[in-house]
Amino acid sequence: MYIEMREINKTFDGFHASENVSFGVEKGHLAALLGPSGSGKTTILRMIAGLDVPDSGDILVEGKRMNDIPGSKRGIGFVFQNYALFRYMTVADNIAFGLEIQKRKKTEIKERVEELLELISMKDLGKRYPHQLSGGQRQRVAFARALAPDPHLLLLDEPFAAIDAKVRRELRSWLKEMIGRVGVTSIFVTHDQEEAMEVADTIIVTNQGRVEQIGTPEEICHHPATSFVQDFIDLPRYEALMMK
Ligand SMILES: Nc1ncnc2c1ncn2[C@@H]1O[C@H](COP(=O)(O)OP(=O)(O)OP(=O)(O)O)[C@@H](O)[C@H]1O
Repeated sequence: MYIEMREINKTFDGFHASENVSFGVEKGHLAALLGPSGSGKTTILRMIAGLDVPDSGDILVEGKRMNDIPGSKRGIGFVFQNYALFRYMTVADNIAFGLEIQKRKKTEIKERVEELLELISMKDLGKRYPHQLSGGQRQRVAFARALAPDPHLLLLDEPFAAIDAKVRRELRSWLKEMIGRVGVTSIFVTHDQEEAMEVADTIIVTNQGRVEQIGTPEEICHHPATSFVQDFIDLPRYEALMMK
């Protein structure tokens, strides 16, 4: 496993937001944290990112304990729904942001930005500002910005939530392809089972702070481990999706 959560507990004023959460994600895989609102998905992501600290349990990356390592030193990239682009910066400057912080050489930054603009098929749009882009383009820039410093792990919190249905579908398959191409281990949060089924290699189903089941989309749909998963997953919807 590339990243492992072992027996993680987290409470907020006595409320269990994570209860004995354990799961692992293999290197290069794309995992989805899927569950209803309030089931603890974002809390898990925030602990991996170092934005919240677990009360107990271990966060391991390649076997090394990460709990006490500051978030900024964990080599993690983020694409958060509400983590908007910097409005007064061009697309190219947004992508360069993480590299500037790392004080990389100007020529190196320029090359990396061009490479990423190419990767997200926005080669000629580097000089535009965020308000001159579509929602889908903005999320592609957010993705490039997160990838710029070569993170070991990419975390995405409801990355498609603010985007309309048609573009969301396109962006999903685009994201899956990109992540496969770059090979970065990724975890994304969603409450939309179709999104999880379509994109993820592994799905971690959460409910009331606990992990209900971990498995491939196929396993989750055809062999639900608990009555919660059985009720939560809409099997006909999954089957229709697989027929497409
Ligand atoms: N900083 C906090 N202080 C108090 N309670 C919190 C805090 N952060 C999260 N919680 C609570 O922990 C529970 C899990 O929240 P979390 O955001 O992880 O759920 P989620 O599954 O991501 O939900 P959503 O899909 O609505 O974003 C919720 O009941 C929430 O109110």
